[in-house]
Amino acid sequence: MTDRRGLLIILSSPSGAGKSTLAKQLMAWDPSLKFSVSATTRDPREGEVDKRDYFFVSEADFRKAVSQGEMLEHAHVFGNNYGSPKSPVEAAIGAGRDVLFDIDWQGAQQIRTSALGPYTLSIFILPPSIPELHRRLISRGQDTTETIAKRMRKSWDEISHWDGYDYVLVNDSLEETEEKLKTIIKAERMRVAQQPRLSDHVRRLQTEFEELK
Ligand SMILES: Nc1nc2c(ncn2[C@@H]2O[C@H](COP(=O)(O)OP(=O)(O)O)[C@@H](O)[C@H]2O)c(=O)[nH]1
Ligand SMILES: Nc1ncnc2c1ncn2[C@@H]1O[C@H](COP(=O)(O)OP(=O)(O)O)[C@@H](O)[C@H]1O
Repeated sequence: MTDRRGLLIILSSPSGAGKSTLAKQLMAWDPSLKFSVSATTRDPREGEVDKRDYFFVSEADFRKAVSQGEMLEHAHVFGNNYGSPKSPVEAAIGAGRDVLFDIDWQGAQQIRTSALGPYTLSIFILPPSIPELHRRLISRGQDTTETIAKRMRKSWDEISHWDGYDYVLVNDSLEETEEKLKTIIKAERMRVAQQPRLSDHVRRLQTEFEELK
């Protein structure tokens, strides 16, 4: 057991802005991070692995998990259901590990307003431009023209929630965005680590100050 509870680090962005790429880089940078593998009713993309990228589940199984209270949050996105299984997150943060989420604004809002709200760090990733967002969705080479068009039409729904996040980054250069994310995570870890000792320290400063009089 540890006295440090893990952080819930949330990445959101419109589809194609780069959050899955950045999440993978963060996982490679710090293997102690735990990626929250979501459950989804959408079909796997080529190269996606069940239980590593997503738990690919049926509508019935998804609804059952939600009704049994097994999801920390869940939302309907681009015509499919997505949700974050609760127990792996609770186990990880209880053991002092930070958990990384790649979820939409609805999920971020649900976690922020839950009992775990004080332990969240939310980061929104903006694309440099809308044409570049489109180019990235095409260059990913994973979705049909129709799916890409749907994601582009929905991109503003996601972008319009940018200002509810703790940090907002424009993912222009991938290397620079990665560095900024690491800096944010390091700073937040430091803030959280020193918090429990701060009130004791300030009380001691107050005593010393009173002794001056
Ligand atoms: N609320 C919520 N959103 C999720 C979850 N998992 C993925 N998403 C979001 O659902 C959207 C679609 O994800 P995905 O189908 O992987 O497409 P991509 O964003 O284009 O890679 C993205 O905004 C994800 O961040 C989840 O567990 N909960
Ligand atoms: N900063 C960047 N510059 C150029 N291409 C990028 C950048 N970030 C991500 N990409 C590319 O854009 C595509 C979409 O990225 P991805 O991480 O799948 O987005 P998301 O998870 O937000 O839908 C991928 O092909 C990825 O390699």
